[in-house]
Amino acid sequence: MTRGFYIGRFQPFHNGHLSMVEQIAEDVDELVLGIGSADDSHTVRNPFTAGERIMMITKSLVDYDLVTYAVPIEDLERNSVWVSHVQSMSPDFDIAYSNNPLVIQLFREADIDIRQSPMFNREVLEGSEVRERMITGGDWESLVPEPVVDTVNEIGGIERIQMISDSDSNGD
Ligand SMILES: Nc1ncnc2c1ncn2[C@@H]1O[C@H](COP(=O)(O)OP(=O)(O)OP(=O)(O)O)[C@@H](O)[C@H]1O
Ligand SMILES: NC(=O)c1ccc[n+]([C@@H]2O[C@H](COP(=O)(O)O)[C@@H](O)[C@H]2O)c1
Repeated sequence: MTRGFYIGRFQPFHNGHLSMVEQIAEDVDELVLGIGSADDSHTVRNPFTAGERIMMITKSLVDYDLVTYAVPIEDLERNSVWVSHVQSMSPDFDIAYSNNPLVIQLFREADIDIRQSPMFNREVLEGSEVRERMITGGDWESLVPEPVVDTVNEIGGIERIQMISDSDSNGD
């Protein structure tokens, strides 16, 4: 039995993340999704709470033949102990997955098997692009799994991100 660990902020969980999970699923029987920056929410870069991101991910993966666990991981001031912090919060895992250079470096230094994936349609499948479309009224729905649309609508996510963006630009 092989268990993987995939860390991301998932603000929101989009189709690029889903493609990465589909690719990881070829290697592992179980997958832990680490909800990074779990303590951050209600900002333009991190609009959604850890709980809201768990809803998006759990509902998006419900039909997949893969055991998944979503685990919130708060940020730390010290990068040097971050991998130990991750291990203290997560079920044990054999392989970590990320395309983030700092994350890759920290796992490598801890002698953990860390793997990257190709970037899927990165011109549009990027969290910042999805959030920008949410703010400007563009088509963000086509970039995310259907359950993410449902979750964002359920929590009033578009009103929230537009309000945060407005108050940022007014210097509030
Ligand atoms: N389109 C994609 N294809 C493959 N991997 C992706 C894609 N988008 C993000 N990832 C990877 O998923 C992990 C989590 O990404 P993250 O939650 O930061 O999303 P992001 O799209 O890079 O968002 P943001 O623009 O908010 O930084 C990172 O390792 C990132 O490189
Ligand atoms: N010192 C730390 O707290 C530390 C170090 C490396 C990565 N992280 C987190 O890991 C996550 C990585 O995800 P992304 O690839 O989506 O950026 C982010 O939430 C990031 O803040 C935290």
